[in-house]
Amino acid sequence: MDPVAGTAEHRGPLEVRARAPGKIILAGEHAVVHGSAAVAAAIDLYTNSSLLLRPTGPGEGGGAGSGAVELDLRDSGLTFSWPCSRLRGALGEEISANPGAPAPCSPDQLAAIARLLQDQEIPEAKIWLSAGLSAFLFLYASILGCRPGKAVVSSDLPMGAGLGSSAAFCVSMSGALLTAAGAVSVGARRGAEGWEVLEKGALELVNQWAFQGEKIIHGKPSGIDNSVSTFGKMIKFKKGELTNLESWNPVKMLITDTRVGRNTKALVAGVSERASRHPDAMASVFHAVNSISEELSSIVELAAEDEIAITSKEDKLAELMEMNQGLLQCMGVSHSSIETVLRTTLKYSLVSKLTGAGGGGCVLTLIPTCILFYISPGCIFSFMVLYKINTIQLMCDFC
Ligand SMILES: Nc1ncnc2c1ncn2[C@@H]1O[C@H](COP(=O)(O)OP(=O)(O)O)[C@@H](O)[C@H]1O
Ligand SMILES: C[C@@](O)(CCOP(=O)(O)O)CC(=O)O
Ligand SMILES: [Mg+2]
Repeated sequence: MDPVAGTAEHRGPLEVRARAPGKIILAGEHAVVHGSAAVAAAIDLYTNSSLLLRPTGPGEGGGAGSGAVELDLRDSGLTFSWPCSRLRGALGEEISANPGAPAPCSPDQLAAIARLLQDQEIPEAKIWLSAGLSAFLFLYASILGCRPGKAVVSSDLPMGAGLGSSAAFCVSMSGALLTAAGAVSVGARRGAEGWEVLEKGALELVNQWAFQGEKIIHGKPSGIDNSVSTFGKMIKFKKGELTNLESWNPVKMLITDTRVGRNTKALVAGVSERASRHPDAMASVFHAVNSISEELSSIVELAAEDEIAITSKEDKLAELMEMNQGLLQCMGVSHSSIETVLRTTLKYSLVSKLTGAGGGGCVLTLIPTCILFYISPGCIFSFMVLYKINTIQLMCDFC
């Protein structure tokens, strides 16, 4: 079966599933928003978006004006539904489907989307989902228009913890929507477990749409999260430019989730405000982070062949991570829960730094290869070996 050929013309039900990975940032978060280099790697935790499109043909009961756009957020246990006629009324003038031309969400479009969210009962305790819902409605209407369909989302990633759940959500959803719209086709490359991998041009389009979604959630994203979620691997990212990094030796990272919730948009805005209050000092901080990311990216690529070389490489990585953490403290994005993890791991001579936006969320600890490491089942730590290649992947079924 060619899973994509004919999707635009297809008149029966169509199901597309896409999954996109989260990420860790080894160096350069926040500074990357201000033009410094950063280093990130995709991890083996995914967000899955599945999309079921109802028939659109005349006589099949699913014209563009009837039915609804539904969203089922499995992890939150919440479902949302917008009648297509309501979407058309609210967005018809504002958004028309143009999957091949990614464009930002305008203030008028965002206001129309906010009115659509008012129709829904979002529990106060989960109000932070509004940003994700807005990104969903924008991507759906911009890529597929106001036609009926049902999206189901589930994720391995904790939300708002620094592992890029917002980007994985936007990437997997853009991939599913673009495939359903017939705007991208999967390549000949087969990924793991039967998943199909998109061609380079298709990945570029997914990435551009996901970036537009990330803007709704992050405010001012650098683009590193959606890029690493789309293209996978380990990357250096600077001012929108992406360089693949080849890691010859496995780099082992422990990820500790402090379980302190926070919001990337607010933290990114806080750093920008500090930068406008102290432009010279913060420019020096961003410059220092840039040097750290550049050095870290070249060390990652060194092929260490014996134990001495591996230890020396790991010592340098640890020192750079420690320096980066100090500069993140200067930016005002550390947190007492993060400091507790730093102190705790330091007792075992292990170096840690926050990853992602900080303010809580996850902390990375470099685990030297000489250390035997055991994590008991059910504990709050995850352990990653960074040499897996995870990218957005797709599956399509014609029912
Ligand atoms: N699976 C999901 N379903 C709905 N919204 C999501 C999902 N994953 C992420 N989001 C949105 O992204 C926000 C978290 O993004 P952010 O603050 O950038 O943290 P991070 O990207 O580190 O997880 C959530 O509050 C929500 O609005
Ligand atoms: C702080 C930042 O550098 C990374 C944010 O990552 P996350 O949303 O916390 O997973 C922001 C960005 O680059 O867009
Ligand atoms: Mg995010």
